[in-house]
Amino acid sequence: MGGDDEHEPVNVKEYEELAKQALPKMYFDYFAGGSEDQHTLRQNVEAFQRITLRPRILVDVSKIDMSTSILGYKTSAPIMIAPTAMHKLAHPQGEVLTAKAAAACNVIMALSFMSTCTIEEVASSCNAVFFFQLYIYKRRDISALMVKRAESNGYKAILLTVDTPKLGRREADIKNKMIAPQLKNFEGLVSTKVDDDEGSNLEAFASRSFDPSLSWKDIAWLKSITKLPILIKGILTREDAIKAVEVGVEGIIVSNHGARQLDYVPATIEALEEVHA
Ligand SMILES: Cc1cc2nc3c(=O)[nH]c(=O)nc-3n(C[C@H](O)[C@H](O)[C@H](O)COP(=O)(O)O)c2cc1C
Ligand SMILES: CCCCC(=O)C(=O)O
Repeated sequence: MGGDDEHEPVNVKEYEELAKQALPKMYFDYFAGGSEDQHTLRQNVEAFQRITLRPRILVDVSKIDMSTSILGYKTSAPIMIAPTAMHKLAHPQGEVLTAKAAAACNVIMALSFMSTCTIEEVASSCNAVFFFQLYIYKRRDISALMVKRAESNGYKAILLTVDTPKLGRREADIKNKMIAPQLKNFEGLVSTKVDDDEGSNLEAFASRSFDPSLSWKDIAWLKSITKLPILIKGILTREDAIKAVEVGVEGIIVSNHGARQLDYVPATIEALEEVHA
């Protein structure tokens, strides 16, 4: 922004505009985009616009306390930083900087399995409470090793993401030939770099590595390798919420993955109404 327009951003939309100016198109599109027709991406916003507030008046609001706890860990507000991949594509300090922001605001941060800073770097960067998001690779030993590393570095829970048997078809990434950088967590274990001239390299990496056979029976396997509480991330129906209770996990995260996976699923806030009913 220049000239008379120069001001600090005051809302998320304005930050997004600045990010668009600052980032290479390939990375901005990766962060901002949804899958296929981006129908659900629009719905995620529009569904909130249908919900209005019913304010009650003449209530003493001189002291406001929004704090609560998640799995027994205190948070200043019922807000958690969702796991998002590859923060160094947006800022050189990557997830370590996000972690410091979480600590400053006293909220919990979930670190993505696909982070650009390592599990250890993030854990030692500050005193925030961390959860660890898990993807299951065909090479189960690698996923199991990441769980161990999270556990021994003081992460408090595992978020198992279940909506990504394959990566959503993200048309911007296909056009931009989105590159998957080498991720430090996996150095010496698996190459996250794909040298392919066709389409999204990230999608090619995911289809080579992610295990599409993951199913309910594997929850028992995950439980057998960790003592940490498990949250299943990516539930969109009442039926699956009930199943999650039946297999005995500590919690669920109702989510459509920011509309980046299956398109034409309900907005997350609508799915929440179904699951909670
Ligand atoms: C750029 C980006 C990267 C993401 N990477 C991951 C990831 O690595 N693992 C994951 O489980 N979810 C990932 N997500 C999904 C988010 O965790 C979250 O589900 C999404 O932003 C929508 O928020 P909601 O689930 O609260 O509706 C990513 C989302 C975005 C926008
Ligand atoms: C293969 C990277 C997956 C990261 C992710 O979950 C996302 O971009 O939504």
